Amino acid sequence: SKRLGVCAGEGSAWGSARPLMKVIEVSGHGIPWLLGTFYGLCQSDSSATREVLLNLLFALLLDLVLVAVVKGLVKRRRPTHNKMDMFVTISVDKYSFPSGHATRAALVCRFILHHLVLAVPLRVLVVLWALIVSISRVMLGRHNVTDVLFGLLLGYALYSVVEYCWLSPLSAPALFALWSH
Ligand SMILES: CC(C)=CCC/C(C)=C/CC/C(C)=C/COP(=O)(O)O
Repeated sequence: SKRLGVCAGEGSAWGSARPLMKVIEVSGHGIPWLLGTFYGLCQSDSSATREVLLNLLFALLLDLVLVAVVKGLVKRRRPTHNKMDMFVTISVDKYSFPSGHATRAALVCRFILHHLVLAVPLRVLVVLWALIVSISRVMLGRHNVTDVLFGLLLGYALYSVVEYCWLSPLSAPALFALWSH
């Protein structure tokens, strides 16, 4: 993992690519996804869109909690070559197992592919984005390879849980009443 951390610092082998890697990092961060989903929810005027966005919000929150619990239990420190200059973190983010970005990337990727009708090139782009976000975690020196692989597995599995617990106006009428206008 240390050898793959080619963007871990400005002086690293691919240090000039570090700013780009950090943009990719923000694209997989929890805050833009949570705020974007919440904004979409407030703006949506169709009940079908609201149902999908409410479930995405639920999935993102579940993911944050699950990753925080696992990080807190495993307590694996981030690689020593990581510079702790990440965009907004919470206390457990000093730990690295599993990668929250990889978990979210896999979860969101499955969610989008399942619930959005997209042309094939866009579907490919979504998968590529999830892979690039995951690979960039190791390149930035934020994670070991195993943190990212487990994160991807966890996010993939978490999507199945979200599908199983799918919130609908029938199963959670009070929640949907909050958002109907
Ligand atoms: C509602 C609430 C508590 C939002 C917090 C959003 C937040 C600060 C998420 C942390 C995202 C983050 C930095 C994850 C760490 O990702 P790794 O891939 O480095 O594990």
